Amino acid sequence: MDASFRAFRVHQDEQGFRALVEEIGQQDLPQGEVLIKVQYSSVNYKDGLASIPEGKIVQRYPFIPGIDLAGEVIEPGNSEFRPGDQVLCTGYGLGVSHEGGYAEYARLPAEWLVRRPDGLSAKEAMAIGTAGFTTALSAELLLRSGLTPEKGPVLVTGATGGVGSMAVDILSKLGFEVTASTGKAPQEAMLRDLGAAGVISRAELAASAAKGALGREQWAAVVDPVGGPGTGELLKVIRYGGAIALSGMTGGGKFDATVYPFILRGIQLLGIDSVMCPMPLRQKLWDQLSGEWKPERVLKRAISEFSLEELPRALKVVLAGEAVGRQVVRLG
Ligand SMILES: CCC(=O)SCCNC(=O)CCNC(=O)[C@H](O)C(C)(C)COP(=O)(O)OP(=O)(O)OC[C@H]1O[C@@H](n2cnc3c(N)ncnc32)[C@H](O)[C@@H]1OP(=O)(O)O
Ligand SMILES: NC(=O)c1ccc[n+]([C@@H]2O[C@H](COP(=O)([O-])OP(=O)(O)OC[C@H]3O[C@@H](n4cnc5c(N)ncnc54)[C@H](O)[C@@H]3O)[C@@H](O)[C@H]2O)c1
Repeated sequence: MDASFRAFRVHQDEQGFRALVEEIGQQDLPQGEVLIKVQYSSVNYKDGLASIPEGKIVQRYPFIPGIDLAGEVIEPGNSEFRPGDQVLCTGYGLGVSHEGGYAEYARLPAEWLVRRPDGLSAKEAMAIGTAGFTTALSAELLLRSGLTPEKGPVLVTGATGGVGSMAVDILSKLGFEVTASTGKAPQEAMLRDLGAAGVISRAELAASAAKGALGREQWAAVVDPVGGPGTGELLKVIRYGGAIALSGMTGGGKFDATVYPFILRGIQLLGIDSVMCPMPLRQKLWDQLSGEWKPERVLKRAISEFSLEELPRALKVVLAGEAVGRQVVRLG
């Protein structure tokens, strides 16, 4: 291992808050069994929050954000891994309470590591990252809830974002008729390329909100990484027995709801948490993402690559809600 290496770190001290690329050493990495040479990381909305003082993500400073990483095992400690094994990690404490993926090396608990499937390169794994994994978890829980293509159309909110773009790709690939909701009109053609059968503007969706406690039954299911007041409106227009997979908060943290869609239409509100998803399901979903569910169209058309030095620009874009597709960070 190199004596010193590059990392993007955030500081909060008497000089105030700052985020910068700097040279650090092994002593700056936390305890953990497995030393990894990081090849790629990615940019998620949560990483954007970690890069600003009011984000409420980082629990101590100085700190290396980055909730995703893919790399090679250098020192496996007493774990079952071997030097040279290709691994990835998303969630757990990574980039929140444990130094994350925005550095050339990371040291992690062995039980957080997923073996990177052969069908995914390190770059593809990070292009999928927490966002794509969250989409896969949303799809898995919707399928378990009884959703089939025959039940009707599926709405994806925040469709140009990381979770949303993967949802358009994967669900259309699985045979669903997908309608993509977006605030970015110029991206309509891109969304159709990813597999959307229809595109509805964010404004049109908001304007069509039901006046009372229930509206016309429209969607068999919704993949909702936006959250906020719109989620409360969508509950009113889910078809009988349908479900909404709620994963995000870009549109806000609060919504109003009544009991009626639940007790009169038997709908389900599925909470999606990628962070603490149990390892057996995690490995199964990653294996699916490398095969049958691989989001080939997003991987071909909607990936931007950044160096560590360019990372602050990518974090600003994701925080401004302007990101399209997925942003990967190249290390090493
Ligand atoms: C990749 C996954 C994602 O992108 S998920 C998006 C993650 N976003 C956030 O965590 C948003 C940042 N956090 C916040 O704005 C606030 O902490 C929220 C969640 C609104 C809670 O605020 P507030 O009610 O003021 O309470 P608090 O911050 O003191 O926390 C209360 C208890 O909740 C816990 N908590 C906090 N954040 C998380 C989280 N992300 N996951 C799980 N638990 C969380 C806190 O630890 C605290 O619990 P405790 O009292 O320490 O036991
Ligand atoms: N629950 C989980 O485990 C989990 C995992 C990953 C992401 N998330 C959450 O999902 C959300 C999306 O994450 P991402 O990485 O895909 O982010 P992203 O920035 O790539 O995508 C967000 C999308 O939402 C859109 N958007 C922004 N503000 C909006 C608003 N007010 N109304 C409607 N749409 C709006 C953006 O245009 C963008 O298309 C975030 O809130 C993130 O915290 C949760």
